[in-house]
Amino acid sequence: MSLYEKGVSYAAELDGKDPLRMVRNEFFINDDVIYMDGNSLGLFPKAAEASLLRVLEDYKRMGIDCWTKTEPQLFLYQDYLGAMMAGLVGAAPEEVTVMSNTTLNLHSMIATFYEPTDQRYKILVDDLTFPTSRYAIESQLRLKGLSPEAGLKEVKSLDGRTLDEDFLIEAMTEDVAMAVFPSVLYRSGQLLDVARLTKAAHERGIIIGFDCCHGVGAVPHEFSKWDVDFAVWCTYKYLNGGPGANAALFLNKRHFGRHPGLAGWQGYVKDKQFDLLNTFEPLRNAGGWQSGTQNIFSMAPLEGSLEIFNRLGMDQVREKSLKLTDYLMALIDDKLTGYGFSVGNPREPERRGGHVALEHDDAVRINQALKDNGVMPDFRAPNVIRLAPIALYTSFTEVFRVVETLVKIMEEKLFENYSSKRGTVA
Ligand SMILES: Cc1ncc(COP(=O)(O)O)c(C=O)c1O
Ligand SMILES: Nc1ccccc1C(=O)C[C@H](N)C(=O)O
Repeated sequence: MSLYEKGVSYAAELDGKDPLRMVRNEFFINDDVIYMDGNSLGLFPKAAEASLLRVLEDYKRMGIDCWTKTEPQLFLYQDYLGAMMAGLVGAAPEEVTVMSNTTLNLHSMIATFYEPTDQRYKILVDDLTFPTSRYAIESQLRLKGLSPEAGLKEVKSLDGRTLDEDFLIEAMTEDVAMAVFPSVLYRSGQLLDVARLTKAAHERGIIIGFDCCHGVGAVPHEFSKWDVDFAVWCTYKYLNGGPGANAALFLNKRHFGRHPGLAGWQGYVKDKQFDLLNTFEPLRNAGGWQSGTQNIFSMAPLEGSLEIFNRLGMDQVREKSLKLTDYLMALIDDKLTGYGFSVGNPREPERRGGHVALEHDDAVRINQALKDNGVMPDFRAPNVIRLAPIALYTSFTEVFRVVETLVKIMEEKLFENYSSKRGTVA
């Protein structure tokens, strides 16, 4: 009997054996929708609502005293939350801070580390990275008087899906000052060998940083062990901080003595900050890279959300995530290839992140049909439906139902009722 033929009862058996099955109850879940888009915007934990409301209540009661008389103090909240997140990314508590958004944090890192000389002035990127990195890098090059043509070095993917670490390393030539790569690619879900890339970059005198938006909360990272110079990531995807939740920054402690490239008064040594001197004295930790007053209500949900991650540990989360995506890929192989679908992400556990990249020539229309048939995926051009079963709240039964829905859409040709033009937010 094929896996698909084993049906929903087999999926229910897998759910029965799942040690994380009860964690789903800790989330706000609409039972009419199978949510497969937690890699774009995660669902909200009840504990995240509670921490947000607690902070709001504190402010309502205390006014300005909320900065210093709450527990934890809101004045230091960004670094408190950074420390809470450190275990998820294998960093020391003082190496992580929560601030602004991923794109701005990348700007801050480039402004800190990019010191072009006549010999070394290129920034190395790949052509599959989420394009905001590219926009940030190009604008930073311009600020230094370089055109993107002169300052950007791009490694092209050979298959349009994945990157070959050998080619990325080959491109680390003597004119490269800095390299920025993703840990997990947003479209194909490929997980890069961050440790290997970092070692190769350092052997060649190159500063290297990673955009880990699609990795953190799905895959364990070991920033200290791998010795990456910096990393940035958002907290609204797998970390479930809510829409627009503040992003995070990892800065290797080797660099604490450096001058922050985008300095501001919130990065000041805390007990002297209110001396309000004209000379800047940054904190010697990631918090030194803070700029202005942080968006407290946009980070408060993270406190509750991170409690869940810290209770479970990333290894357990990753183990379940791999089982969910294994099951999904096996069902696709079993039942969907005959309808023209294929799996676009790498298969090996050490080379894939938290989502499955389901490819089809009619992906836009099938994606629309899924949304109207109780499944929430997303579409990424040209032909990818991203399906992200989330370890904390997706069941194996839901994964089975997604494949069953795809079968129905193809059998009944339901996708033919839709236009092949994608929506504004795909
Ligand atoms: C890999 C990656 N980097 C950066 C971003 C953008 O982050 P932000 O909007 O926080 O700047 C996203 C998604 O929005 C992303 O997937
Ligand atoms: N911030 C958003 C706001 C609106 C819609 C999507 C996003 C995403 O984050 C997309 C995500 N970065 C992606 O991997 O495609």
